[in-house]
Parts: sequence; structure tokens; C-alpha cells
Amino acid sequence: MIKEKSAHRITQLFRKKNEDSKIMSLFLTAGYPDLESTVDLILGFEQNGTDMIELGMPFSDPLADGPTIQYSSNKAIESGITMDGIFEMVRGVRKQSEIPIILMGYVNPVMRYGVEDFCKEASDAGVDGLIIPDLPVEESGILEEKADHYELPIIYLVAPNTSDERMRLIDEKSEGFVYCVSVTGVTGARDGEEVSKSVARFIERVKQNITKNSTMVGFGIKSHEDAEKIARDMDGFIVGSALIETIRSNYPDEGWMDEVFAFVRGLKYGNN
Ligand SMILES: O=P(O)(O)OC[C@@H](O)[C@@H](O)c1c[nH]c2ccccc12
Repeated sequence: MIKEKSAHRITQLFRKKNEDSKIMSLFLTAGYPDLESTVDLILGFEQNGTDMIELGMPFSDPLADGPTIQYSSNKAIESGITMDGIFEMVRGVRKQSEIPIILMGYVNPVMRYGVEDFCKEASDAGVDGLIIPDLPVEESGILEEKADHYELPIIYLVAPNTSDERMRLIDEKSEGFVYCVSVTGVTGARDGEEVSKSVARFIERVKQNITKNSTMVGFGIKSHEDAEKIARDMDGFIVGSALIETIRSNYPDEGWMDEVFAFVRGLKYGNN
């Protein structure tokens, strides 16, 4: 059940969305490229057109992550990121911004931290929702009760291999939006042409079965043009790997953040 406090940033976002622009959510690994930059990056993303943040909790065994996100996770782990460090980052953002922040991570570190403590800390810090890709909706009971208590909606994923019936179950269980994974497989920038073809049938099924929640599409989007094609019938889109690649190829050169923000503006508005 969504309650007033934490879920309201997500609900508000979709409520105030206007017809002709898409919600843009960016995925960033917490602590990448270094511990100091995460807060400034998030604030800069917001100033450059980003509507929502998915903050990745680095994990050594990330089964759905492609090579780019694995690379950023490893770097963040090397730089000494901790769960408490991530909550601290969220607090840092919350001092200056109301941008919706979703924590994305695997179930193992959450269990290790303690489900209740994790939900409490996340909620206190100002997190608005959770994405746990290796937690199937059928087994979400362990987390759901605590997440619910601390007013943290769990956002579930659907993919092309998700049946119609399961899509409907996920729609029923979700609050806010459903994450539509455009292709089966791991994260990572792909050929846009290829994605938009195979995705058409999937989007059709999403439209038929996900009726209660807003829809965000992710996996393989690397440009404004990709987003326009793939997210045409969705409320918004998510970019991860292409953003991390842009950070990777500019950091730590002088002015690297400005290059990254220019890329972010291009994603949202196009380059002309
Ligand atoms: O990297 P891409 O292809 O732009 O896709 C976003 C994705 O990386 C991000 O949302 C994400 C990171 N780790 C995940 C694990 C499962 C699902 C999604 C994710």
C-alpha cells in the first residue's frame, strides 16, 4: 500500500508529467566514479533534465548486470562504498533536492544488512522506492512487509519472457510504476535498431496488461533517438550503461562532470 510520505515523490512525478515529454530516469552506481562525486552528479543530473534517479547498490555478484555496470560496481566497491555510505549520500541529496530516488540492488546485501534495518534506514534517509531484480514477486513476502511498514514501494520488473498473467500480477502488486525491461538478458547499451524491433510486441503486451501503474522502459537505450523510439508508448525511460560509459570515458579529466551533464541534456532533449 502506498502511503503519503515516501511514495509521494514518485506519485507526484507521474501525476505532474505532461503529455508530450517522457520521464527520464538515470541509473548511477553509488560511489562511482568516486565516493565524493555521487551527490554532485545526482544534483547536476536533476539540473540537466533528469526526473528520477536509480541509485545502484554495488554488489560483487550482480547476475542481471552487463559488463559496464559490473565495472562501475567493482570500482565503487574498491573505493570503499558501504550501505551506510549510500544512505549518507541519499541524505546529502535530500538536503538540496526532492528528486525521486530509487535504490536498486540485490537481495543478498539487503538480507545481510537486515531487512528491517535496511528499510528503516532507507526510508529515514529519503529513499522513495526499491528495485530488487533478483527478488521474484512470488517471494517478495520477506521484504514486502517491512518495506510497506516503512512506506517504501517495491518496483517490479517485467520482461519479454514475462507471461500476460504474471504481468497482471505484477501490476496488481506494484505501486507507482512498473519497470519494463526491453530485452531478455543483461543490462547494457545495444544497437537501438535491434531493440526497437523486438520490443514492439512486448510493448503491446505491456499496454494490455499493465493498466494500473505507469510504465518505464529500460535496457539498451543510449541516445535521445533510442528513447523516442522505444519509449513512445511508455511514460518514460531509464538509461544506465550509456551514462556510466560517458563517465568512464571522461573521468577524471578536467571538466569531466560538464561533459557528463552535456550528455544527460542530450539524452533528454536531443542534440539540436
Ligand atoms: O544499462 P542499461 O542497458 O541502460 O539499462 C538500465 C539498467 O542498467 C539499470 O536500470 C539496472 C542496473 N542494474 C540492473 C539490474 C536489473 C535491472 C535493471 C538494472
